Amino acid sequence: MISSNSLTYQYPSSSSVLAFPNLNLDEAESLLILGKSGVGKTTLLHLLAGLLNPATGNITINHTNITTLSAKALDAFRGKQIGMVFQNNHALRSLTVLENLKARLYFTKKTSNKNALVELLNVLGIADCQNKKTNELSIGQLQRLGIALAVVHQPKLILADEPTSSLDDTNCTKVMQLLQEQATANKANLIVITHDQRIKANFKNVLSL
Ligand SMILES: Nc1ncnc2c1ncn2[C@@H]1O[C@H](COP(=O)(O)OP(=O)(O)OP(=O)(O)O)[C@@H](O)[C@H]1O
Repeated sequence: MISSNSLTYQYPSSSSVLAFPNLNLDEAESLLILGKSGVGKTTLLHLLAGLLNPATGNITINHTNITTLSAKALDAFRGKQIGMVFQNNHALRSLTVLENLKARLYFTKKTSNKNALVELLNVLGIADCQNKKTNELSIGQLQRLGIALAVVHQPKLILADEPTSSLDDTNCTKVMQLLQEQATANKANLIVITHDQRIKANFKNVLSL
């Protein structure tokens, strides 16, 4: 469950204030946020992830108002409850795929066994890459690893920043399916921001900024 109200943000070096519509998602609901370049999509995603503090307004995720948390409590909350799929993969290049998943679990203070990790990689179609370093992966495999890293700790909110914009139609469909399957499996909210109109049909809830 996630809700926000009266959210605004102003970058320190900017004279304009970005204002965002209120959000209200029940458990396991998904939302696609569309908007032209520069409208504030990434800013909104970073506010929802607690990476930026809003100038005004509140964000409540699973009954916790994250705007009132201390920096330390917010880091802990984000680690446990939120998974992010970034435009550019944030995997650690010196580690293998499996080691990256273990490192993510370590940082989120969650545990899992090797079989479960390999099963996740299997679902995402990259189990055969488990012992490869991430610089040996193709763009599509890296994209799947990005999803694995975002969901391995079973977050209740998955935030994805332009997960499909650099993909061809086939991989775009596959990545969206994988994200939605993972959200459903964890009863998590999924929020995707993009200007990729191809994925509109995958969502019941669409918000245009
Ligand atoms: N660090 C910053 N300092 C000042 N202004 C910024 C900063 N980051 C973004 N902005 C401005 O805030 C506005 C919203 O930016 P944001 O990155 O959220 O847009 P976006 O919709 O995600 O764009 P895109 O689709 O191009 O990624 C833009 O006008 C941008 O120029």
